[in-house]
Amino acid sequence: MESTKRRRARSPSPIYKLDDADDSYEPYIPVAQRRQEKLAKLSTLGVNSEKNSATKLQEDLDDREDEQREEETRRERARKERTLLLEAQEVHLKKAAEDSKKTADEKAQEVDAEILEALKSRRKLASDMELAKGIQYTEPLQSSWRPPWYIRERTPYQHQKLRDKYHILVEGEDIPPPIEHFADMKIPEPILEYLRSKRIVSPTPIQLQGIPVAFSGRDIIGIAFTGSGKTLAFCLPLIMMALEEEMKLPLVRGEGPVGIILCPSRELATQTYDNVVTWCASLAKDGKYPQLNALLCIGGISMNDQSHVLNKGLHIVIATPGRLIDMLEKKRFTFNNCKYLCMDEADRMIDLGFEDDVRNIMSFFKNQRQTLLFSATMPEKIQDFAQDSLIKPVLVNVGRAGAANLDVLQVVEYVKQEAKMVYLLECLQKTPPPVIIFSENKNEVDDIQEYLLLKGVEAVAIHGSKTQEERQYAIKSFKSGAKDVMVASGVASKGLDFNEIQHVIIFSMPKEIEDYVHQIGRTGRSGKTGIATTFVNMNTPEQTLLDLKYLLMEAGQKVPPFLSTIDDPRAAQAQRGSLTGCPVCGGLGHGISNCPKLEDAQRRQMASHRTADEGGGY
Ligand SMILES: Nc1ncnc2c1ncn2[C@@H]1O[C@H](COP(=O)(O)OP(=O)(O)OP(=O)(O)O)[C@@H](O)[C@H]1O
Repeated sequence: MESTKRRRARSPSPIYKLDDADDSYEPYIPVAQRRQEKLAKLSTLGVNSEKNSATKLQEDLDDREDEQREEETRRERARKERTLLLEAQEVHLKKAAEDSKKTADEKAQEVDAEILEALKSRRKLASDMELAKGIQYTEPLQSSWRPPWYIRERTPYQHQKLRDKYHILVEGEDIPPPIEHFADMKIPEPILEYLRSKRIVSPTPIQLQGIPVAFSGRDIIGIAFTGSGKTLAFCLPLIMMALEEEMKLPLVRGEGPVGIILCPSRELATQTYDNVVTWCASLAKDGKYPQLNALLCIGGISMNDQSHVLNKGLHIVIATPGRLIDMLEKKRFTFNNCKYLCMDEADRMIDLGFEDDVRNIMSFFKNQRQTLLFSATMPEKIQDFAQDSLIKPVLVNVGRAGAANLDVLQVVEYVKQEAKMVYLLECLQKTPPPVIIFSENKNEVDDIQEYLLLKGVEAVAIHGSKTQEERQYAIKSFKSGAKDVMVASGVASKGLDFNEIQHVIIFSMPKEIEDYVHQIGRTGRSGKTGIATTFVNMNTPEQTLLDLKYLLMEAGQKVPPFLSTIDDPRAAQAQRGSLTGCPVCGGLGHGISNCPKLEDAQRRQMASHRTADEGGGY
């Protein structure tokens, strides 16, 4: 009798094919099929359906043997499946164990890196025309300026030693040397004389490295504390460039500007314009150098008042984006010969919805330009974006971008919402005037001013809903000392340089820590010290409080107990000393995944999409 095994091996199977490489393979034939085959065989041999008992017994044994084999095969398969399942479970458990070994920080860092990667898809900061035509400049703009020979002869080590002395960090190729004295920068004597008269005798760290970089024609990202003299660092190179042009071939009506300075607010543009006009006037004072003409181009003022400037060759324009675009579109002047573009508070300019305006402005340039970006706060995301958009840029960084000015004594106090107004009066006694009070809310700014006026305090108020005249009046009377206190919204927080502010009171803590850094930076300027008192309470978001806590720690300031005791997911990272600022806002108390600024930006973006979808927007 043939064994079942051999019978099976010979049986042709319609389903399985023997694999040549595996002789031991036995195709499986179901019992029912085999029984059918056996019956068919018997019938061909003439055996009728009435089988004899011996044959039947043998068949039963065969069937039982088959069933047993089938059962074994089933068990084997189940065993294999179980093994695979166990293996999968093991892999899963191993991964979970590895994950659990990762600290919360490491997991958060992974999430942050993913979000940052997604954000990197931003378009370059170049004009649409340049992007469309694929124009890509590869070499910096040529400049005729050279450092004096005795500085050029110094070794890279000597340059670095000087940078280290002033805590200047630099990045980039062929970085021009730092220069410790204004006189060695080849600045015309009348300007130096004027600076000396204002007690500006030696350059601050950002000037010491930033001016040589800018004089060399290089694109620059300049980051330094509030009140550290960035304005001079980016205005002087433009004045020198304009002077060179004018001395080569004087500009006539309809020609120019040589360069522009863009500012995020009208007040800041006005202040920068005033500085430029003063420096240009000092240059031309004794007739040795020509007069350079500057134009203030901001909303809310009549440009006709400056028609005398437009009727001459125009050297320098200081502008806010909206009015500048308007003037360019009306062809009141062109950028045909413009080769210098500076953005003050650049991170804010790129960040706060000005990005498209900036691109638009860039599209008016006809030739290569030198681009300069300056700010006290410049989160990593903006730095990366800017680095990609400039030509061989040099990054000059004095202190961590977004760090508070160390000359400001920061006091943070817990004040209940309803007690703020009364406590404000008490707070005003801390120092003599002038004092600035910041609030995030325009109505609150008005309320505070009204309250102070009732209490006999000479206060002015400034916010975005005031008319241009009201804004100018507030700034002028506060600057001149006629008013002791200025109550302001964010408008006045960036870049404005008032004389020796004694005390900044932050009545409502801004959500974004960068705004706080700019606000407290209105005091403690140009080497003087000042106080900043900030009111916080249960309405202040926890992330903001954590940002504040780390900013205080970084600046070596006292951290009040209510800040120390907040639940802090970044405590371990901070203890290891590996805490880095959020790439979006620079805050040290949170990562990108819970960044309030990113949340706000996304909310704004969604709102604008909604408006566009609904056919609105204008
Ligand atoms: N080298 C210097 N020595 C002394 N004072 C200086 C020097 N350079 C500038 N200053 C003065 O320091 C003050 C602050 O300068 P500036 O407004 O340029 O600061 P900033 O860095 O732009 O600040 P912010 O980030 O707040 O805009 C000004 O009053 C300016 O005249």
